[in-house]
Amino acid sequence: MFKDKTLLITGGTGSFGNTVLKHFLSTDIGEIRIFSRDEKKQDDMRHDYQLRFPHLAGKLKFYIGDVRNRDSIHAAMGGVDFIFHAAALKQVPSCEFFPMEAVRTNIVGTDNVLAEAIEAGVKKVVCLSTDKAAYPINAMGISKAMMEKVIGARARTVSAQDTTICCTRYGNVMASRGSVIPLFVDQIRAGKPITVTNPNMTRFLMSLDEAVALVVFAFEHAEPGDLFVQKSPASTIGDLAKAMQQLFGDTGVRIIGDRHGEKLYETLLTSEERMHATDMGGYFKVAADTRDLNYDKYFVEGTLPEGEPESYTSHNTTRLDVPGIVDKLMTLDYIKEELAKE
Ligand SMILES: O=c1ccn([C@@H]2O[C@H](COP(=O)(O)OP(=O)(O)O[C@H]3O[C@H](CO)[C@@H](O)[C@H](O)[C@H]3O)[C@@H](O)[C@H]2O)c(=O)[nH]1
Repeated sequence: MFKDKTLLITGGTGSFGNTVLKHFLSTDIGEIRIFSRDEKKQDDMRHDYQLRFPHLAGKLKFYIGDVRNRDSIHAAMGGVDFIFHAAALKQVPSCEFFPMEAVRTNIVGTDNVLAEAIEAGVKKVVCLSTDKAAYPINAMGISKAMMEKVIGARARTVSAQDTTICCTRYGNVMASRGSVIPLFVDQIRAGKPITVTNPNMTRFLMSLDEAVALVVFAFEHAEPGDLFVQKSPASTIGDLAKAMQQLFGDTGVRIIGDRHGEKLYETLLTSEERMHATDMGGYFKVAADTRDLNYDKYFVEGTLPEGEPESYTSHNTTRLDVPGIVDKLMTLDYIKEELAKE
């Protein structure tokens, strides 16, 4: 499917972008474009790939730009077949303090990417969202929920023959940059107690490889406006902390309490979405609502839902215990590399 094609990854220097490269660079794909703001990260990545994969590095192209700026997206768009749109402000606390920055990058930025993609005739765009967009309570989640609405609205305006636009929703991606697992490793290495917000809090646990598998699944199955979710296990943060200490050493625990804007548990599918979701084995798909704005038709022909299914949350999904979390952690390259340093 990707033979000789050009794939653009926005926010491509992050953990997701690097994992996509691991999966795609050695395939028959034509070109992978990394679009991001930080020239230092791009430069590091360029050198890293030239060193490790000199025969493949020519397939990799770097574009400096910002999704807030349409001109910079336009400059990277020529000849692009597919886009994985991962650029985002994703830290809950920083978005809480600077909500307008989340609006500019996550909402306006996504609309810019989609407008440019449609104009350039890009065939498929897969956008990355988060569980925090379902029943959102924090600025990051609210901006991502609005981003999902922008995706739905844009998908509606363009025919599938021209550009198919869809969305994926993630749980926590284990050991991604800035997340709690690398923080725990650093704290243990420094001989300090690990800081646990609330041991009863639960989070979905996805590996980076699973995150890429979700995007590829969406890519393969998408109809315009679809939302895809991967079924994932979850754990409490208390058990995650215990599993990390089993692997890296026990330096004690300090309970610090919830941070700004945090939820006790996350929701990957709301009850309302689950009502319309298709179970696709390892994934759920929520198809776009294709009704138009003719509400007369809606009221005359509408059907009332029967009952209300439970939301799909990190409290009611499969719960991993400490040995289960250790097993899952041990599948991660990051953990293997860090343990090798011990
Ligand atoms: O010192 C700390 C920091 C965090 N946590 C807890 O660890 C869990 C995970 O925290 P973190 O890795 O910071 O992730 P989240 O705040 O849940 O958000 C992440 O996961 C989202 C998906 O749910 C992504 O969209 C975000 O980009 C990403 O930051 C949460 O329950 C935190 O309360 C601690 O116990 N101690």
